[in-house]
Amino acid sequence: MTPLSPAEGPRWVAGMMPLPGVDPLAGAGSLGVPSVYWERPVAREAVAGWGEAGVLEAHAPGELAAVLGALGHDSVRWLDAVSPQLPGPWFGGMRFSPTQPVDGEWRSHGLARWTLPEVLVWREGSALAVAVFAPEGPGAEDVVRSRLERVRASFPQSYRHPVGAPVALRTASSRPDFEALVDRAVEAIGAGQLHKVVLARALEAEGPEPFDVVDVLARLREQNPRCATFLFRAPDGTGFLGATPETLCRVDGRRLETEALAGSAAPGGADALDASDKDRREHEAVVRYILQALTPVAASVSADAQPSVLALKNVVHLRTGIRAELADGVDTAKVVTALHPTPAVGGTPRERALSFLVEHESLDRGWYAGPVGWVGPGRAHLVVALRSALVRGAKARLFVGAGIVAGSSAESEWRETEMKSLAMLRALGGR
Ligand SMILES: C=C(O[C@@H]1C=C(C(=O)O)C=C[C@H]1O)C(=O)O
Repeated sequence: MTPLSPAEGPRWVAGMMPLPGVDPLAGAGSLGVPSVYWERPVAREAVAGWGEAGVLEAHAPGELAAVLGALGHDSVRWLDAVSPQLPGPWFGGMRFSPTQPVDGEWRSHGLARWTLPEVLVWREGSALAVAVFAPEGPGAEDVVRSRLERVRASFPQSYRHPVGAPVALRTASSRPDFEALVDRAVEAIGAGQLHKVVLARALEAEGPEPFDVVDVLARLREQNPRCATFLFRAPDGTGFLGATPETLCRVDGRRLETEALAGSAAPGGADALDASDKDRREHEAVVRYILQALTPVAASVSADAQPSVLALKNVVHLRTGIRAELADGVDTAKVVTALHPTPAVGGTPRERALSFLVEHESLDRGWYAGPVGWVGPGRAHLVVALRSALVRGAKARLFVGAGIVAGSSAESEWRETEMKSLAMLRALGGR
């Protein structure tokens, strides 16, 4: 881990200015594929970052909390008044499990990887703003000023729409393996070893030519306005991207928002979902866990009295909003340590469910279902990286999962994961 502490003083210099335009993704036209991207259309938040002025990585599980904590320090000297709407400025994420062996495909994303982009463009009111970051040192201010001017002079006005007809994707995933895994979990639950476990599978997809990551992002945000669309590219160009409906934590000073999202049905199945005993149990396990996990870190916690139905394009979920006032001295790192992994992606009892996954899932989840998003001084928004894929060239590995409780059937859990994969397959251009 690169040290980053308030005692060292600012490590980067930054400037910002307004930018004509409406869409940060349009910057791909002049600056290339962004290294990070984040958009929540319903909240009118959109931000794209290019280059890496700083990188913070964890190389051992014991460093994870310290890395997250360091991102909250004020390490930037601003030449201009900093916008309160600035997202980040650190963007990245971490693995679902820091201790499981890393599959080759995931190596370049690391255990946890956070970047401070060189150029950050975000939506500010009805226009855009740009910030440039440079390491502190002789000439740094000039570098910041001249780069700001260059970005402003070349930033495209136009909104980029994905082009091209849908293509045939070749896909592969083993249904018998997944169904056998579900049966094994139902057995373990029946034997009293577990209450709930969330099982995931990978789906390999291959296109006729390399995926255009900017097009994929444009489709994801268009199809999923209620979700957070994200991209985190590793130095070798491998992109982890998706559009997730689930927030792990949004922190603003001492205010925390989180949610329980568990229990799923096909679109149109909202009433049945609301009345389904199995889904209610699955959902309540998550609510109970979050309320308990927050007790040591919060001065007060409140939750919606009843779950509501969150309708997405290809799937509907039960959702309970949860809010808390954080206790003194509690930062984003402590919140993440308390919450992740929630039983929406792990299970209950937590340790037994996680051991079940290590023993039986036969999958490196990598950053799938891990916390990803942005962190800055006193503020953060981390989502649970669901409905996502690791994309490299013409190949994509998609990840989808489903919660198993007593009464789950292998066939319907398979169908649920198929539904959950649709958004990403369409975004990849599949027909
Ligand atoms: C595990 C996933 O989704 C999670 C599992 C859900 C469920 O089992 O009902 C619902 C929402 C998510 O918390 C996924 O999308 O891969």
